[in-house]
Amino acid sequence: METSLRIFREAKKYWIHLIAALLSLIVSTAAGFYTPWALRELTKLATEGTADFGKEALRIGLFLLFATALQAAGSSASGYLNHYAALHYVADLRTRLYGKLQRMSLKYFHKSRTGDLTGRVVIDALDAEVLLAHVIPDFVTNILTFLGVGALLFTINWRLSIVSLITVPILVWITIWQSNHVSPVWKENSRIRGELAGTVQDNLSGIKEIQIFNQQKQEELKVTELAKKHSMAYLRASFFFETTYPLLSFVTALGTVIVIVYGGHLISVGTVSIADIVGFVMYLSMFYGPVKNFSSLVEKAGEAAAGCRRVFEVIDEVSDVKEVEQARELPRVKGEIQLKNLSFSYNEEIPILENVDLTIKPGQTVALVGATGVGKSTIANLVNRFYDPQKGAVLVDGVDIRDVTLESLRDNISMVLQDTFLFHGTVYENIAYGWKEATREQVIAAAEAANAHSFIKELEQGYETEIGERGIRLSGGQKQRISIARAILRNSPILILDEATSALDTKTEQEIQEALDEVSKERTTLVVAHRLSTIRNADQIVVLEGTGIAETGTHEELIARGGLYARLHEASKN
Ligand SMILES: Nc1ncnc2c1ncn2[C@@H]1O[C@H](COP(=O)(O)OP(=O)(O)OP(=O)(O)O)[C@@H](O)[C@H]1O
Repeated sequence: METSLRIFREAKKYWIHLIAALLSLIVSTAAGFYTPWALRELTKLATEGTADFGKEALRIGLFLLFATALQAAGSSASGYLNHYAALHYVADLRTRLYGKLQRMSLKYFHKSRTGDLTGRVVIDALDAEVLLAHVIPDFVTNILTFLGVGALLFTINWRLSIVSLITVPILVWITIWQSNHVSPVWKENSRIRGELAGTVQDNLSGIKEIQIFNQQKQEELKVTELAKKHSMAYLRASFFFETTYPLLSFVTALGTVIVIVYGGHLISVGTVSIADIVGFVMYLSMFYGPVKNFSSLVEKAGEAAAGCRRVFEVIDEVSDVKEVEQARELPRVKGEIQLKNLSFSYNEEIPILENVDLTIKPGQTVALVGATGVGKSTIANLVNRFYDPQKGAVLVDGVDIRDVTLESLRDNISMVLQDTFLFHGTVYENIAYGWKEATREQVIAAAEAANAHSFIKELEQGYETEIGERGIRLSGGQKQRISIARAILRNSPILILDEATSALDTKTEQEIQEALDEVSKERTTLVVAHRLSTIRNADQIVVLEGTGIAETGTHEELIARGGLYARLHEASKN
């Protein structure tokens, strides 16, 4: 109920369609009430006799024709209008959900499964259509029928009406029992469906690893287990439906039996006419319909609401990296970066950085070095505000980055990651990804600076060559060069290179290093480095150890000091 109300509130843009659909539904349902009435009238004429039976029958027939046409027109109008509202709302919901996902912090994606999230956008969001275009209109029709036909039954014969109500409490009880049991089962069913989607998506992304390590059988077993689990959950939900629906039909039939027996008695004592009994029995099946349908509707509503709740769960999630209310725009910065008494951990147990202080002057190139897992990439991620520190702050040009909009902060930063992701599209589109308005000359110049132009030219269709979902047709080094070109083109005052040249051979690395050195001159550059050879010329080398900074200085200064850097440097020679 709560979910349906929320959907209804959120679908405000389509209220006109929904109200028009409701009116059409009322007309259509009311028009449907006429058929038993017509038969009752006809029986009355036949049993009581009339001077002009043919003429009367024609009048009833024409009326029935009109009512049936109205019923058909109303039903088709309401169906179309409800679907119009529902499908537009689903499109809005998917956009909102996707937009929300885009704003979530990396932490959220680390704890969620991509396949599960994809399932929520693609499959679960569609459940809003089921609720708006099917479940809610069906509820309305049933309530209208129950009340309208109930009133007609009382008009025909109040004694028979009271008798026919005997079975209603039993029907209601069965329905409530069923809905109480079925809702949690549908919830579980949706959860397992998400798990199945997540596993399949994960496996398809890692298909290469599965084949390398010959894990096909094990993975197939996992999927088989989940597929079975999903079928079982579905079966449990169906069980309630399959057992209760025939029971409901039986109790309904029981009501008709009682009316026929009691109605027969009333005819024999002359208190009711044959026409009334005919009309009454016909209306009675219409009257029990909504009570019987109620349980399957509750089931459908439960299933659809569970899907919608999974969508709302994400929409209502509060991102742990969020903008403050009055976030200001960060203009193009000079590029000073400060870490002020900064402490950070991914989880409470293991501190990664503690009370770190570091100042990077505009235009400087600063390299972060240290053992694997010490927190080099973490610093880069904190500057880009993928995470927020638990203590202290990151300042850019003296401004706490939590006080500015994420968009304006990231407009000032370009990042080249070790694990390059290229989007489905052409080489050109991938380079121009961060600056769509760039001219062709600018794109080519960036590619040249990244030492990518020469290999792009050799591709079958040059810059127009399509690259697969993950740039499958390019080598690691080629992908890396495209991502460097992309960052160069962005021309932002801060450049973060997170092991950007790691996928390249020594010769290409040298060539790109020269290009990067050139680009770095005009901007603040933060380099996360593994290979010490690439950062020799950095203005400042920051050596991390444990949860903090062990030493800082230029290459020469640190070698002269004979500390950790000097030892790492010595080790790298061997
Ligand atoms: N999303 C995460 N959740 C939990 N722990 C994480 C997460 N990302 C990194 N870590 C942990 O934080 C620590 C620092 O990781 P980080 O990637 O910053 O190290 P690094 O110095 O860049 O290492 P490398 O040189 O191997 O890339 C590591 O111990 C890592 O296991």
